[in-house]
Amino acid sequence: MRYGDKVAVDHLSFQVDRGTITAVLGPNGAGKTTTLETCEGYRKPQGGTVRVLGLDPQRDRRALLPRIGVMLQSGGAWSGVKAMEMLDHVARLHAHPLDTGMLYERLGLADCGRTPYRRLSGGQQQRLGLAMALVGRPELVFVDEPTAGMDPMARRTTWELLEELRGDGVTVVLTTHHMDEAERLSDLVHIIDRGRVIASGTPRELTSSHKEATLRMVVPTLSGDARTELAQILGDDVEITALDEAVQISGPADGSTLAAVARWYEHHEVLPVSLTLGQRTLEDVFLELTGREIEA
Ligand SMILES: Nc1ncnc2c1ncn2[C@@H]1O[C@H](COP(=O)(O)OP(=O)(O)OP(=O)(O)O)[C@@H](O)[C@H]1O
Repeated sequence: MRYGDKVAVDHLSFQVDRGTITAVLGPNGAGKTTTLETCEGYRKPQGGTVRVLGLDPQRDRRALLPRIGVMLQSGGAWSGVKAMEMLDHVARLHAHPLDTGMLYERLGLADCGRTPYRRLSGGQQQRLGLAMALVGRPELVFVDEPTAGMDPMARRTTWELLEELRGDGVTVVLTTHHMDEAERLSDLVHIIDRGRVIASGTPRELTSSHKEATLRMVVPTLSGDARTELAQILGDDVEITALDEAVQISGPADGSTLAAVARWYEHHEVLPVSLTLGQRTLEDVFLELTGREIEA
């Protein structure tokens, strides 16, 4: 997919299994929305092949539309329409819609049904967009940045709803640049950058495929001796960063490193302010693959 000279989606290829949640994860401008819009039939690809539920989104649009749900990144409703009118309208376009009252309750929209769309908060507009995508009982739902602008409670409700859909056999394809969302929700993650898939796998595969766990600890002070000894324990990949009134140390660690660090604490009479041992996050994976941070 190109926009003029700009290549937005470049030999990007992936497949989605039914009844799963797939996250297309990438930074701003990576090509996520363009990819989804191509699958939804809103954009005609200049090359390559797209099949959705076995259908061509361009040629078989009439057959495909009743079977998919689409939540756009923004908009999708008239500015003056009341939230409830909009959802009722979309429900009437479908043969067997869900109960709109139930969707309102679930998505916390019951109090703003009479509010014009343009006066809804960003998070409320998102929730209405999600309700519009789901009301037709789709087999497959595309959700573009589903929780952007939502407060933490609405985010959790949305996640639960998407998980329930998967439980009912619905296929979910979502885009996000939130690592926690991709890690928490998806069966499979495709990390995309500059229009290409740069890594694919389950969140666990992606975060555990390379190195061992990372140890992060914060100590109040670090003398020269203690620093040298610690660098020997943690090896070349150790990172030592001065914080305001403390020092943060992080590096790869396995069981024996952890034991050596504990002995180091005892020997230097250091009491850590914090000590965590964890797998890499998807953020770390993206940084390793591209040298850039994903939120940038
Ligand atoms: N209508 C358009 N005309 C020209 N360029 C566009 C258009 N839509 C997108 N682009 C460009 O194509 C690239 C991919 O954009 P796209 O919206 O697909 O990315 P994205 O990963 O969804 O980003 P975001 O997370 O910001 O939504 C970007 O460089 C963007 O500037």
